[in-house]
Amino acid sequence: MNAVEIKNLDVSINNKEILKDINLELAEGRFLGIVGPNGSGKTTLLRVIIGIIKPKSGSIKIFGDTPIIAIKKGIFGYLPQSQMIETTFPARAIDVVLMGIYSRLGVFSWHSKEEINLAKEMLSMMNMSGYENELFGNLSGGQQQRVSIARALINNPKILVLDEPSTGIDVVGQEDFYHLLKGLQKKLNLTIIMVSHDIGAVTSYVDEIACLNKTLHYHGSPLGALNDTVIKQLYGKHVDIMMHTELCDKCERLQSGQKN
Ligand SMILES: Nc1ncnc2c1ncn2[C@@H]1O[C@H](COP(=O)(O)OP(=O)(O)OP(=O)(O)O)[C@@H](O)[C@H]1O
Repeated sequence: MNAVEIKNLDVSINNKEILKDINLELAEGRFLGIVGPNGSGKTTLLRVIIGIIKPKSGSIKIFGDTPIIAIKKGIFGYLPQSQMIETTFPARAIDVVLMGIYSRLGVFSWHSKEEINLAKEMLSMMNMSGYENELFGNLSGGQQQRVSIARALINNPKILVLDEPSTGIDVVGQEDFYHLLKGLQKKLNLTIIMVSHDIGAVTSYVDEIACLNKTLHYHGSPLGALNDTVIKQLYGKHVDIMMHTELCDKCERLQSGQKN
């Protein structure tokens, strides 16, 4: 069964057409990158997928269910574009991860030893062991991002939805971050949907890419997204894309099940 199935989707906000005739299928366990210029509807598409925005017409199925039912089943882990945690708030990294449980239950409660251990496990999976008691606001942007993903993963979602997760992370940090995501995808059989501006970098890490500018101009193998026609349709002119010419070696090894 497909993780995501979108058919003839149209979305309007305040009578303005934002997305038009989107058709997209994504199998379970795949890593999809969504790219496109500013204002092209990337965040809107993510919000439709996770059931925050209702489409004007068309259908969207998440493992065969509507997004609303998928939310109730805890299918999604979501990391929005802007950090939703006030960095001056005196919360430790582990408190932020445990907030994932609060948001599921909708109530505050004391945490059991099992939940605290689970939060530690999530931090360890994000290579953040040893930072449990650090104040969130004192962590670097990249470390905060990892803690936020640990929070998104604590309810064991089947689809991880990330909106521009690498913003503010330097190039080396971004590479490590993408490898970490790739590792999670394989280890947890996680379906990942990630919006990014960086078509060049994303091309090296994702299994599929969707090029969006109100309509879907391309969906398929990442390398095919870099042809001149697609780029021109997306950005309205020729753009030189900085890219790896091949898929990242380390990712290919991961893909074929080999160890680093
Ligand atoms: N709540 C809203 N009210 C009015 N217009 C909106 C709203 N949300 C989005 N839009 C409009 O929809 C269009 C697409 O916005 P969206 O945030 O989905 O684009 P994006 O591709 O994610 O942009 P960016 O790359 O800049 O984050 C924009 O023109 C935006 O102004």
